[in-house]
Amino acid sequence: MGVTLDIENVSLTLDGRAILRGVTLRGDEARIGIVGRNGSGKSTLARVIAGLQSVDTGRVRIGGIDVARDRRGAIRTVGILFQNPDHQIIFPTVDEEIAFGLRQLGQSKTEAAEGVRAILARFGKAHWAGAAIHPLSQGQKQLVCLMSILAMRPALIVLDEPLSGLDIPTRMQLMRYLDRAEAQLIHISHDPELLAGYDRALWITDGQIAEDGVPDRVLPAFTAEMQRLGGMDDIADLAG
Ligand SMILES: Nc1ncnc2c1ncn2[C@@H]1O[C@H](COP(=O)(O)OP(=O)(O)OP(=O)(O)O)[C@@H](O)[C@H]1O
Repeated sequence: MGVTLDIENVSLTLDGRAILRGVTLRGDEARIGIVGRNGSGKSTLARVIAGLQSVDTGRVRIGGIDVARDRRGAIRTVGILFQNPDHQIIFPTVDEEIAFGLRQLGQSKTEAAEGVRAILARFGKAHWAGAAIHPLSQGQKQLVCLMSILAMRPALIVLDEPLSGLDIPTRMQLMRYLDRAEAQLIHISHDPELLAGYDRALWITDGQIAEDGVPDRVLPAFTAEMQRLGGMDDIADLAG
């Protein structure tokens, strides 16, 4: 039984622009995929679910927690993985980076060090203990971010296109780690194929959930519409 998403009629305006418009989302499916055009509001919704962005109106409860207000509760419940690991990483070494989240959960230095050791061992990266992050490749840095989140054992992980800049084998490997994760996943991707086996798919348009249902229905409809738009000469409607 997963955490229940309870997002009700959420709206958000930034710089005078409506970014989210009456978004309602309830459910506890293990795997939810999100698609939508550039600028449609997917990352903003991801940040709202992780409690990193407060909203103007509406209510957001994840596993019963008001994630924008209860930061300690939020980091226990929701992990988020961004597209660019450089936006996530704040420490110079792998073990400091992974330990940080565990310390934020209230673990002692010793407990956090044990957690770091355990997650590195699980991923066959024991030799990364003490290693500098700077020289790692994008895919390796993304793996550090993923390990940092998995070590915290959140019930829900929000993936904001974390695989888009990675080569195919790295992407497949990270996808396998994620597929095996016990955590519930909400996965934003521009690649509908990655979301095909999911339990539920959402299509976001202009800050609203335009389609919500089984991936077999939502994803082909999305792909057909993207191909129709891509076939047009006019790029005047390019997001933004
Ligand atoms: N802090 C902000 N201030 C003003 N506008 C913002 C802010 N953050 C996002 N926006 C705007 O909100 C809209 C939605 O952005 P968001 O990043 O959520 O879209 P997205 O669907 O994730 O796009 P992409 O697929 O390109 O990542 C965009 O028009 C963006 O310019």
